[in-house]
Amino acid sequence: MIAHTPTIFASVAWVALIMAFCLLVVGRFNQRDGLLTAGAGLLAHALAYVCFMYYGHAPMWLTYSVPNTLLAVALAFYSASIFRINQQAVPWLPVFGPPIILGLLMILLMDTSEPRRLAASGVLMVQCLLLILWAQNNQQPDGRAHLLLIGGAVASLIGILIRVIAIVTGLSDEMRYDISNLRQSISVSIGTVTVMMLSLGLVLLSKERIEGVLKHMALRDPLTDLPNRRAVMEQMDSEIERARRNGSTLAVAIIDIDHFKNINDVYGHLAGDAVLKHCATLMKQRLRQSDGLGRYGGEEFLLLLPETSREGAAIALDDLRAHVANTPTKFGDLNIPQHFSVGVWCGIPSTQDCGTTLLGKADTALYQAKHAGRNTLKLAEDITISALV
Ligand SMILES: Nc1nc2c(ncn2[C@@H]2O[C@H](COP(=O)(O)OP(=O)(O)OP(=O)(O)O)[C@@H](O)[C@H]2O)c(=O)[nH]1
Repeated sequence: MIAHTPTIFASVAWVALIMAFCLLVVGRFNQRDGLLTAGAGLLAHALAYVCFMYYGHAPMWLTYSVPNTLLAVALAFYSASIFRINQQAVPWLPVFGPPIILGLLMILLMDTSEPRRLAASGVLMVQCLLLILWAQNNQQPDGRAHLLLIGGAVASLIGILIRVIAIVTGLSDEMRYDISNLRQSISVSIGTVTVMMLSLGLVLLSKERIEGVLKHMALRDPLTDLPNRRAVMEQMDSEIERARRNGSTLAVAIIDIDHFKNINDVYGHLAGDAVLKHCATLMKQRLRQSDGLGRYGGEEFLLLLPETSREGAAIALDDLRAHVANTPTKFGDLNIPQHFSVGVWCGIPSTQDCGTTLLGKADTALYQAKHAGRNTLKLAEDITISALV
């Protein structure tokens, strides 16, 4: 279907203007959600299409040079939004360099025909390719919003490519902005697809980013950056299920820093926090990728060792205990010694076993370890295997 080209320009301008209005109302200065930047991009997009509408009825600089530069500005703002949403510094030169180059080329090539058109198309295509690259590199884990951004940029590329093909095949007059034909209708209508996909993509990318941050906050302990109690308990449930299904052994250990109250009382709470962080770091360094360590609460950590025998668990945990006991926490000029007791349950979970029952058994072993003098390890229904260092 062939549509009246200036009318398509007007409808794309309307869509972009409405979307710009929505994002500019919602986006806020100094809030790095990228919505204000996306709104600015849409506004530039809308203005570009308003200028295109008057092609043939107003000076060439106003209906060709300015709107193409505005399109480049719009793409630059969309790209900047991707970085702002991801809380990253915007690489200003590659983002805003192209619109400056395009503006200069439009001044230099004002009196030409094909070179001017090819120059504008070339710069816009490079920007679309950069946008695709940045969207791909800045996708959220498990997110899909970047696909909309890539889709929008690819649509834009197709629209520009149609124009380029027409120019290089000697049909550039068919692509004048005041002429209506099928090729023109398709090329210009693609503007709507671009505006919708890019703006929705940016809004949804921002949503995915915020969801990711909230999820991280809900499942992480802010002090040690370990999984928190909820996260490590969820991991324990799935490890129990996996071990039961595979008939493999699982070790569940509760680690409790000894006399931690004393550390707080003698050195202060900030020193206590430093000890907790230090212990978490030391343990993370020593564990395997497949092991699960989380902060269970206060000065207690929960450790999961999948596919580990009783002997293996005892050796690994005693190694961990000795490592922590032999590596005091540096706090200012102080070297604060710390050690922990650990209670472990290890075996193939039965159908009666669940997180609560296994934790109960590990906790009983921990109680025995504390009673045995601390800085030691107890296996549930077993004897102390390590003495004080
Ligand atoms: N600095 C700091 N202290 C904490 C934190 N969470 C819990 N605590 C403190 O940890 C201390 C735990 O003390 P207790 O439960 O008596 O245990 P303990 O002194 O380690 O004694 P044992 O476990 O028997 O060896 C309490 O004083 C809590 O206030 C934290 O995030 N930071």
